[in-house]
Amino acid sequence: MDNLLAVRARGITKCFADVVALDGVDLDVAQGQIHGLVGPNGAGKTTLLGLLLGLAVADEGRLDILGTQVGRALAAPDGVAGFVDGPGLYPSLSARQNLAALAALRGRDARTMAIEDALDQVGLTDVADERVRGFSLGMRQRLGLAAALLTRPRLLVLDEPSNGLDPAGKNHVHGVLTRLAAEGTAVVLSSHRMDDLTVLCSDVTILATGRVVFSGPLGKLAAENRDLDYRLVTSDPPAARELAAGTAGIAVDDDAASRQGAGTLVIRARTPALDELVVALVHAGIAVRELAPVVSPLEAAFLALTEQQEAGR
Ligand SMILES: Nc1ncnc2c1ncn2[C@@H]1O[C@H](COP(=O)(O)OP(=O)(O)OP(=O)(O)O)[C@@H](O)[C@H]1O
Repeated sequence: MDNLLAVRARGITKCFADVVALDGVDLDVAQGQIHGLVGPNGAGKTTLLGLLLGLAVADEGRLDILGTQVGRALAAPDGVAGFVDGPGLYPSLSARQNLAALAALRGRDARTMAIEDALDQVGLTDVADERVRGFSLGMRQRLGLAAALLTRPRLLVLDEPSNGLDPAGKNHVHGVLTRLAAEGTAVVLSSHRMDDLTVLCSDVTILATGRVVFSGPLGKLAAENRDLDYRLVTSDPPAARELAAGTAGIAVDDDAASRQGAGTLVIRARTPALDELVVALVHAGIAVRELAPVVSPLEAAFLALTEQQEAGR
């Protein structure tokens, strides 16, 4: 239902001189959803995020944010927070002072509790009194997220939030986004990291040359996807190879297997044939120790769909 949508975009087009950055883009993001935006360099991700943040307006199409149609004026819609191209921060101020200054700029008192909580959520409490000038990219990203948290957004828009994050920083950011979504905030983020998107997002939109080539639940992407390559490790590789080669709908790729190391098979299959093989292996007394896609379903679909789009340009 549309009234539950944090973002509803229809036919959005945005050009920069003769470059068509977005070409008839539709996008639905439900409240409480973490929605990933992926696409090759120059696909239009940042341009789309900029429109959601009110940093630019579309040339054509209709954009509704949190139930309100976006007009022609450049302004961040109410309830929306986030950043593209890195957060705007004051380098000569500390992290804590940055948050206090941003809160004051927005006409809010620097509520100490909220600032301390935001710093804690992104894991910057220990460096809160250090100047931002000395912060790494990952620390700046986390401080930008803390600044967004202060506004209690109902739609959070982030461009490449995983950039520069170490594993601990990534855990903090993932934790914050997951909590926000559980509380009903919609999150739209772009990333080139398929593993992050697979863990974080329920839905993804794949853009290629300004057009949507897929939009929907991640599970649908996997199901819609054609054959996938899987790594298969068993207790008896020669017997498993023979069984796999004899199963309808399964192709054994010995060249790819030789790159995976001794004892590993690489097979290409769809889910039903794979299920059949696993049952047959177990019946034959062969233990399945590992069975996983060589690349994630998201990455496989990304490559296939964006290559198709680029080829058809
Ligand atoms: N301000 C601008 N002026 C001119 N061209 C622009 C501008 N902003 C974006 N473009 C162009 O629009 C297209 C889409 O760019 P955009 O930055 O949205 O892509 P992206 O998917 O975010 O790419 P990346 O993954 O490299 O960040 C590109 O061809 C880009 O060169």
